[in-house]
Parts: sequence; C-alpha cells; structure tokens
Amino acid sequence: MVKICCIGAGYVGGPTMAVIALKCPSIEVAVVDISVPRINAWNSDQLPIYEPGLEEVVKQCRGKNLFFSTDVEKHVREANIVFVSVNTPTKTQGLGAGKAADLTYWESAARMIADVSKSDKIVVEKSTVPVKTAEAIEKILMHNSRGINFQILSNPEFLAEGTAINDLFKPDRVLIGGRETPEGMKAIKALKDVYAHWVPEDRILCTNLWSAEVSKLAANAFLAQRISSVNAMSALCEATGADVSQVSHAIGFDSRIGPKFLNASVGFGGSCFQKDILNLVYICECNGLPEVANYWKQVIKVNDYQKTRFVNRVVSSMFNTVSGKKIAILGFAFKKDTGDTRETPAIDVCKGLMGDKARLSIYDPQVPQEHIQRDLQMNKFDWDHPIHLQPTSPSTINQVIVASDAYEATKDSHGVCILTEWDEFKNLDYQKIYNNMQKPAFVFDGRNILDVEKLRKIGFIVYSIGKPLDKWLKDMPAVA
Ligand SMILES: NC(=O)c1ccc[n+]([C@@H]2O[C@H](COP(=O)([O-])OP(=O)(O)OC[C@H]3O[C@@H](n4cnc5c(N)ncnc54)[C@H](O)[C@@H]3O)[C@@H](O)[C@H]2O)c1
Ligand SMILES: O=c1ccn([C@@H]2O[C@H](COP(=O)(O)OP(=O)(O)O[C@H]3O[C@H](CO)[C@@H](O)[C@H](O)[C@H]3O)[C@@H](O)[C@H]2O)c(=O)[nH]1
Repeated sequence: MVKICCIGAGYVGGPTMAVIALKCPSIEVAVVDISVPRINAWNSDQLPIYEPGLEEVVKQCRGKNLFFSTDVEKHVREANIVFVSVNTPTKTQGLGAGKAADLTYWESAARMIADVSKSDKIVVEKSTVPVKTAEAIEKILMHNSRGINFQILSNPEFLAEGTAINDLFKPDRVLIGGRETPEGMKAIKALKDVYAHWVPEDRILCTNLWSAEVSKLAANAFLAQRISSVNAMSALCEATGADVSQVSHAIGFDSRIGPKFLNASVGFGGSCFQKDILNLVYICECNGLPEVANYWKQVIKVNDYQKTRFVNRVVSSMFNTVSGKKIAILGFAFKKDTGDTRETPAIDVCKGLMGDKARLSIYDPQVPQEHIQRDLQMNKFDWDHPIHLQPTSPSTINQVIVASDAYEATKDSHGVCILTEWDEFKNLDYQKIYNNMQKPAFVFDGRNILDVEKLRKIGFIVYSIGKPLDKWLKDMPAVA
C-alpha cells in the first residue's frame, strides 16, 4: 500500500490530503503537524479551518485512510511520498527582510526527514517556495541521507480559499516538476499516478523543477496584477464618471482578457499574493533584474494605494474627521466563505480609521473576537508563523468592539464599511439599518456588492469603489 505523509496540517495540507484520501481509497494518508491544538481540532467535530464542503470530505475518510497526528517522525518514516506544506513566511529580519521567503520551517522539516528516514522517499514541495529551493532541499537531504535515495518534486498548489474543495476536485491543472533523469521521471510518474485517480491526464502538466517553482510565483503575480490593474482603473473611473463594473464587463468580453478576476475591491488580501510577489521581487533583484523587480513591486504599491484611498474617502466624506465616531465594519476575512484573515485589507483599513481616532464595531460571520483583536495588534508578517510561535495579544484594543451581527454592529454608527463580500450583507434590511444610524448616514462599499441606487433612495450617502460619485463626495477635497 502506498503511504503518503504530509507535514503541515494547514489551509493547504488539510484539504489537499483529505481530497487525496477521498479519491484514492487504496492510499493511506497521514497529515502531521507540530501544533497539538491544530491536530486535535482536525480530529474533532470543530475543524481548525472553515472551508465549504471540507467537513463532509474529512468525515468520509477520517479513521479509514486519513489520519491526523502529531507523531511526525513515525509517519514520515513509514511514508513513500512525503509532502511538505509548512509555512514559508516573509523574512522579518536579516538578509532580504521584508521580501525574501523565510525557509526556516522548510529546512527543519527537510533535516527531520533526512534524520528519520530508513527507506527511499519522494519529497514533494507543496509549500510555495523561491525558485531553486528544490536544489537546497536536495543538498540537505543528500548530505544527511546515510545512503537513502530521495527524489525531490515540485507540486505547487493552486487552490483558492473558500472554493478549495471544488478547486481540488476539478483542478484547472496539476503541475509536477522533477529532475529530467530516469529516477526523476520515475518519481514524477509515481505522483502523477496519485492524481490520475481523479484528474484527467491532459490536466496533469509535467515540467522541470525550476519551471514548476517559477510557475507558481508567476501565476499568483499575474492574478494579483489583474486586481491591481482593475483597482487602478477604479480610481480613474471615480475621477471621470465611468463605472468600473461596466468597464470590467466590457473588457472581459474580449476573449483574450476574459471575464474572471476583474472585480474592483478595497484591495486584495490573503496569505499568498503579497508574500509571493515580494518573494518574486527579491529573486529578481538577486538575479540582477531590477527592472523586472520594479515592475512587480508596482502591483503591491497599487494595492496599498487602494486601501489608503478607501480610508481617505471615509474620513474626507465625514467632514474630514472620524474622531470619536462609531464606524461599523462589516466583514473582516480577506474574502467570503473563509474565516482566514491573513493580510486581509480589513486590517489596514481598520488601522487607518483607528489612526484617525474612530471607534470601530466589527462583525464577521466567521472571524471570532479574539482573532480580530489579535490581528489588529500584530506586527506585519508575524501572522504567517505557526500559531504556537505567534505573539499572544496581551490586551484588548479599547477603540474596537466585536458585534454578534450586522444590526448590532451598525446601531448608532455614523458610517458602515463593507470590507468582505459575504452574501448575507447583500440581503440585510438597509432601511432598518438606516433608521438606527446617526445622520447623515454613510455606506462605503469596498466590495461593490450593494445596490447603490436603492441605498440612496433610503437616504444613505454612498461610496462604492470605482462607481460614479455621490454628489456629496464630489464636493469633498481630492483624496489620496
Ligand atoms: N493558503 C492557501 O490558500 C495556499 C494555497 C497555495 C499554496 N499555499 C502555500 O502553502 C504553504 C502552507 O500554507 P498554509 O496556508 O497551509 O499555511 P498554514 O499556516 O495554514 O499551515 C502550515 C502548517 O505547517 C505547520 N508546520 C510548520 N513547521 C512545521 C514542521 N517543521 N513540522 C510540522 N509541521 C510544521 C504549522 O504548524 C502549520 O499548521 C505556504 O507556503 C503557502 O504559501 C497556500
Ligand atoms: O476579482 C477579484 C478577485 C479577487 N480579489 C481579492 O483577491 C484576494 C485573493 O483572492 P483569491 O485569489 O480568490 O484567494 P486566495 O485563497 O488568496 O487564492 C490565491 O492564492 C492562492 C495561494 O497561493 C493560490 O493557490 C490561488 O490560485 C490564488 O487564487 C482576496 O482578497 C479577494 O477578495 C479581488 O479583489 N478581486
């Protein structure tokens, strides 16, 4: 029986391995982690991450051919294929700080694999890593192998949170990179055979190691660039009276551009886009390509600009001050259908408003109070280390309260900011919300999910990203 072990039971390791177990009943899959609470949660009814459809998949296989364990060494020793899906955060100190990927967790996993292995293994990079990481990992494994043969493959993951299960069931493609040697080709085939249980063969792409590593960074850079491009256009739309949704629709009809991923927003978030582009920028700089590095850096600059622009719109609309005013924040997760808040634009927007002394009342259907308080106090990039190594929040922020629903959050507020596109925010009773707010009552829609005309009829002053401006906002000083 083929045995798979995955090191790292996070947003990637957990769902990916659960789907492999479901689709390959003949394979035994163990997901291991150094975090005891995380593994306990995987073994309980309250999974550690919220992802539509995940619970059903886990329940079908857990205890049969899917196991979650903290006995890392035992499962690594027994496995034929070891996936590594640990954190690869942005470095905060030393060489490359603020850009380069921190491979501490990866390196310690590789050293442990070399230490405990007693039989040949295929080691699969599942984490997103800098190009040439496979070479470094190979060196660590070979120099510590005691005669055991390791083959390294790059098999980057392309799932998006909120749709992970569907993405894994029907991937656009699976990418496998390996050495172009007989042993490397054999390893590629072994991994291909796993995915071939449910992924059509023409969707399994095989390349050399470096192409696979670069493709992952390139895919995220291209996706994020699309959002920064449409967000840059949203600023131009506001200045000219164009409507960014109409512009996206019009350009998306061009089959070369395509309609997906063109929604203007308060900015992209998530654990991947910024981290991976910073990593790409660093790699370009290290390879003597400053022009290429600067090109990609601009994608992040526009994203930061978009978040600042949003905060400035809120403050300038409300008589240039939000000091002491209650602002309701609807949505804190970085996108709908996830409780994940890593790099969520809500953190920057909330910090910006708090900088102007606003009082915030935050509601998100999936993000608990402790989590919100912790995120608003955390230093940049600290969030991407394993949970047990993250700083704990010593205090609560007085300026922030966390509400249990949208009506409580908005009661007596001066303004409402929509920061996540949760479906439930589309269908709220906005007349009731308006009645319970201070006047004039403002709505700032950072996700373009609300019917602007309907809200204006109720009496709201409305700002919606990239849409023709309210008369009220036109008279306000230029922003950003
Ligand atoms: N989140 C996504 O949607 C996504 C998608 C594609 C790729 N990725 C990449 O996948 C990797 C993992 O991302 P994630 O979101 O799953 O992170 P995560 O923080 O949710 O999970 C990583 C897990 O690895 C564990 N870990 C760290 N070092 C370990 C060690 N030495 N031994 C055992 N366990 C260890 C941590 O405790 C943590 O539970 C990153 O490189 C990320 O860039 C993420
Ligand atoms: O038109 C759009 C699409 C997305 N977003 C925002 O962009 C961010 C990222 O969204 P998405 O890409 O859907 O989620 P992620 O889970 O971050 O997935 C991305 O990052 C993963 C980690 O590398 C990759 O595996 C995925 O392919 C890639 O889509 C979120 O804040 C979204 O709200 C927009 O603002 N406008």
